[in-house]
Amino acid sequence: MTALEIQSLSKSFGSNKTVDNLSICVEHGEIFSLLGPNGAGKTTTINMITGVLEMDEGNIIVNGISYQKGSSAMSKIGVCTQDIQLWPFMTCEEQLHFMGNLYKMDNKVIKERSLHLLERIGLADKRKVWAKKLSGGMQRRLHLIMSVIHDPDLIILDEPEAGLDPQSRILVREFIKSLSGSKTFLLTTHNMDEAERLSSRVAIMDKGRILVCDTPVALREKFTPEETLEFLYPEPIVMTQQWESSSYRVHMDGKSIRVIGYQLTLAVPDILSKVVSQFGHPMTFSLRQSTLEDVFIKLTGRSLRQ
Ligand SMILES: Nc1ncnc2c1ncn2[C@@H]1O[C@H](COP(=O)(O)OP(=O)(O)OP(=O)(O)O)[C@@H](O)[C@H]1O
Repeated sequence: MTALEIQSLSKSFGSNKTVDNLSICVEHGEIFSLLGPNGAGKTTTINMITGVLEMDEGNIIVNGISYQKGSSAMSKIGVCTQDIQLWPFMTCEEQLHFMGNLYKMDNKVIKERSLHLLERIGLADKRKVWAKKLSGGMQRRLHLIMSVIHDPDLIILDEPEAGLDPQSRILVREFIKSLSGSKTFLLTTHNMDEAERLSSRVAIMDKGRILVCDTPVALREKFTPEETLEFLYPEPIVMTQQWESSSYRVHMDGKSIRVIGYQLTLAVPDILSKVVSQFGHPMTFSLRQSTLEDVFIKLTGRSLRQ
């Protein structure tokens, strides 16, 4: 069943077309990611789904109900924004209770659900603690569970892993994964690792448009089936002489050099000696399968971080 369908959605700010004829279809139980660099239009898309921004054109259908210009799908979904919105002098339990009241939930249900969510996100022992006394990662986790207190079917998370410490990142990933199948997730991210590990499908977005949409594996197989040999340097590097080969491509980005081609194992000694003679010894190097970052580079000629 389709949980969310977006048809030909567009939004401009002045002459800047921020979202340009965007269409996606998210099936029930999926973890669907919008992956793109800063400014691609991901947050603007989410803001139109949640009704924070009015669309210029298009149609949004949530669980079969259509929302066009002038209306919003807000009551059907849970939204976790990038900016944390907590009340500093309320405990974790009190914040959840307050949110539950806004959704007109029964007090007993709020209590049970709060305890359950606090446990799932690793905050059970902090339930009587004020938000201002929590670490940044804990505040982000609390902010996440507040967005799902009303048990929505569709959960929209804007950059859910941004600013998280490693422990919080693991807890958030496990939380999302544990709900997939029964709930539908729409995530935004510019982190290809997050998109790759979490998503059932990814739409790669740039300049307001969807470039491609498929499973991470299918995208890699279709666009970058080659291997990547990556060298990392402590300082940014600049290529001084042209370096070409018929069997691989070279892409430089700040402190890294990526050599992309088929069956690179045999060519490693030759490539390594070229790299060392031009740039000195790298800090590390690795030979790996391609990533969604490589797919983005192949499609746009730019890195996700640029
Ligand atoms: N209210 C607004 N008024 C004018 N321009 C805006 C507004 N909101 C967003 N923009 C512009 O639209 C573009 C896309 O912004 P958006 O926040 O949707 O990108 P994003 O993909 O979510 O990137 P990020 O990861 O940085 O949040 C940016 O150039 C931004 O400056």
